[in-house]
Amino acid sequence: MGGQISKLLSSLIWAKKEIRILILGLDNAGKTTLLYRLKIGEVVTTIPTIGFNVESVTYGNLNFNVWDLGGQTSIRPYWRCYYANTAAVIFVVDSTDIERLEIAADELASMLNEDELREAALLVFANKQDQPGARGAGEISEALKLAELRDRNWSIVACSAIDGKGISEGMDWLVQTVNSES
Ligand SMILES: Nc1nc2c(ncn2[C@@H]2O[C@H](COP(=O)(O)OP(=O)(O)OP(=O)(O)O)[C@@H](O)[C@H]2O)c(=O)[nH]1
Ligand SMILES: [Mg+2]
Repeated sequence: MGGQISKLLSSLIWAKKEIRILILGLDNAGKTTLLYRLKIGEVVTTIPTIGFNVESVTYGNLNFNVWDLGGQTSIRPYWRCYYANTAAVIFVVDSTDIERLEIAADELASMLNEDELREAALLVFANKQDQPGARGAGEISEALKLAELRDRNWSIVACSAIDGKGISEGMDWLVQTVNSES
């Protein structure tokens, strides 16, 4: 009886456990579009994010607190204020923005250097695959030097936050990874 009650209590606590996810990436990558596709399953009209949006999102058996931070150059220094207790980072890349891939790579590298994100899993979304000229996941992975990452649980998935392709593949990986780490 006692055992059953404690089982019930722990499953209630488990159900309520919020897991912190950050969506990061350069401005115009599609972070806010992704957040609201996850939240309401629809494409919303966005304006550049000054500050952040935060939503609770249930995916699989997990309740995520998903933080979408503004990606403009002047706002990026504030990303670090949100790193504590982050289970995973979703790094969104505009796969058509070839000129800025190097900047995206530098921002990703300096973010992953931060001690507070040492344990965080990394999901890269190679976004905007619906656009002609979008580079594939292989090329984006190479530009971001993902193969060189050490001691990091990471994955890259090609997607479109507009038509939804690839999103569930990436999120399924995230849920599985966060479940296995907790
Ligand atoms: N074609 C296409 N456009 C996209 C996709 N995802 C986002 N966009 C568009 O890209 C533009 C920027 O999207 P946002 O979601 O506002 O970008 P963001 O990363 O939040 O930008 P900041 O808030 O400035 O950091 C908008 O016009 C979106 O409609 C996609 O998968 N395909
Ligand atoms: Mg935004």
